[in-house]
Amino acid sequence: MFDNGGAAPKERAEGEAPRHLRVTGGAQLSGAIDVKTSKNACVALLCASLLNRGTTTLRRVARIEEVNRILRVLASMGVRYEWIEQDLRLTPPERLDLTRIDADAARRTRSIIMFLGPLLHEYPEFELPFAGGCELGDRTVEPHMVALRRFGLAVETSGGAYCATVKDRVDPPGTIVLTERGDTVTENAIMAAARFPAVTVIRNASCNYMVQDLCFFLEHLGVRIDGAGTTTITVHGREDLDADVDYAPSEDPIEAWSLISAAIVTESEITVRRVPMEFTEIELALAEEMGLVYTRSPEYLAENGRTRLADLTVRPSRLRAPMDKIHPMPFPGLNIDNLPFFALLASCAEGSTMIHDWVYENRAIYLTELNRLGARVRLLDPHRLHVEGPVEWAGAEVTCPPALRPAVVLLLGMLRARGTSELRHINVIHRGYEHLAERLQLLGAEIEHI
Ligand SMILES: CC(=O)N[C@H]1[C@@H](OP(=O)(O)OP(=O)(O)OC[C@H]2O[C@@H](n3ccc(=O)[nH]c3=O)[C@H](O)[C@@H]2O)O[C@H](CO)[C@@H](O)[C@@H]1O
Ligand SMILES: C=C(OP(=O)(O)O)C(=O)O
Repeated sequence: MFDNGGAAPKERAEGEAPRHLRVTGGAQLSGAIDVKTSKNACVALLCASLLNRGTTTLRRVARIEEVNRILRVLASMGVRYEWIEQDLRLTPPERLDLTRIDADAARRTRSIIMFLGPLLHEYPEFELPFAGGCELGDRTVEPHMVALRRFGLAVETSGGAYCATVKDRVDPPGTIVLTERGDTVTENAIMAAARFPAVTVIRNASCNYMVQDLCFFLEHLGVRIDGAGTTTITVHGREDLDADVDYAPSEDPIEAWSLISAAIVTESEITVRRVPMEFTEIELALAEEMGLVYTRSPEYLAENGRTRLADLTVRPSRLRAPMDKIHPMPFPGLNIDNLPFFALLASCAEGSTMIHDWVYENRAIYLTELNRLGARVRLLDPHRLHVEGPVEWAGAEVTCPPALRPAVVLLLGMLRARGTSELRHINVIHRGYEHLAERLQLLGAEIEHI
C-alpha cells in the first residue's frame, strides 16, 4: 500500500497552508451540477496565447491551481493578465523577459513544456525550468523533442533547466510523424507549426479534447487547420499572428466523469449538466455494461460552437463487474485520466474487475489507498489492479497521494463510507478542480474544511 507517512505531498506549493476535509459518509446527493471548463484545454490555451501579439480573452476559465501556476509563469515573463469575473484576458508585452521565469511555479506543472512550441519562433536561445507536476512516474519529453527538432529546436538539460537553442534557418518540416499519440506533444507540434510559414502535416496526432480546443482557438486566431479531431492534422502556418481573440474552451470530460462517479458511488440521483459527450461516451458505454442507469438530454453545443454537450441524469444503479479488463487508450478510447474512477465503480460492483493502467508507472499504486476505506484493491504489478466488490465502505483518515485523480477518488469513496473520514492535504485536488468540496456540499454531501 502507498504510504507517505502522513507527510505533505511534494506537489503542494511551499508556504501554502495544508488543507484537510472531514467527510461524513452515507448522505444521498441530489440536484444538478455544471461541469466546468477543462484544465487541460485551459493550460494549452494559456501557452498558445504566447503565439498571439494581440490580446487573448478566454471565457469561463476554471479557477484552479494549474491555471494559477501557468499564470504566475506568464506574469514573470511580462504577460499582463486580468480576471474579468470568470474570463481571463492576457496581453503580451512587446518582448517577453525570459530571464526571470518563476521557476517555483514552473516546476509544479508539466504544462510548462508547452512553452517550447510557442517560444521557438522568436527566441533563438532560452531556458525553461524542468517540467514537474503530479508524481505519476517518469513522463517522457523525448517525443516533444522529436517533433520540435524539425522546427530547429535543440535542447540540452543542465542545472534543472531545459536550455533551448533554435537554428536560424530550417527547411519546412513538411510531414512530421509523432512517435507517440500524446496530447501535449501534439499541442507543441501544432503551436510550432502555427507560426511556421508553411504547411505542416502532423501524423499520429492526438485527437483528444484539449487538442481540439487548441485547434479551434488557433482557427479564431487566423490559422487554417485541417483535420482537427483526427490523427492527421494539417496546419497552414503564418509568420505573424496578431489578433484580439476571444475563445471559450469546452467542458472538462474528467470533471464530468468525476461527478458522474460521485453519483454512482453514493447511489444518488443527480444531473450532471454540460457533459462533453464525445469524450465521455466510452466511459458511459462501459458503465452501462456494468449496469449504470442514466438518461440524457438532447445534445447542444458548447460555447466554442463545436463540442457536443448533454445533461446526464444518473440514477441509483446495481453494478456488476465487467467481463473484460478495463484499460485506457489515447482518444478515442477510455480516457487515461478517467481510469482511476473505475477502481471506485469496480468496488461498488458485484464481482472482480481487472484494471490495467499501462500509462503511468505510479498511478495505480495510489488506488490501493481505497483499502483504508474498506475496498479490496490488490496491486498485481505497478500497472495492474484487481478490484473485488461490492464492499462495505467505512470511514478512515487518509492523506492524499501526490496525484490529482487518485486523491479525488478517495474523496468520492469517503462520501460513501460509513461514519466520519478525514482527507488530509487536499491541496493536490485544487490543481485540477475548482471548489469541488463546496460544489459537492451543494448537492448534499456532508463535507467540512478542518
Ligand atoms: C496538460 C495535459 O493535457 N495533460 C494530459 C496529457 O499529458 P501529456 O500529453 O503530457 O502526457 P504524457 O506525454 O506524459 O503521456 C502519458 C504517458 O503515456 C505514454 N504514451 C502516450 C501516448 C502514446 O501514444 N503512447 C504512450 O506510451 C507516454 O509515454 C507517457 O508515459 O495527456 C495525459 C495522457 O492522456 C493525461 O494524463 C494528462 O492529463
Ligand atoms: C495527469 C494529469 O494531468 P497533468 O498532465 O497536468 O499532470 C491529470 O489531469 O490527471
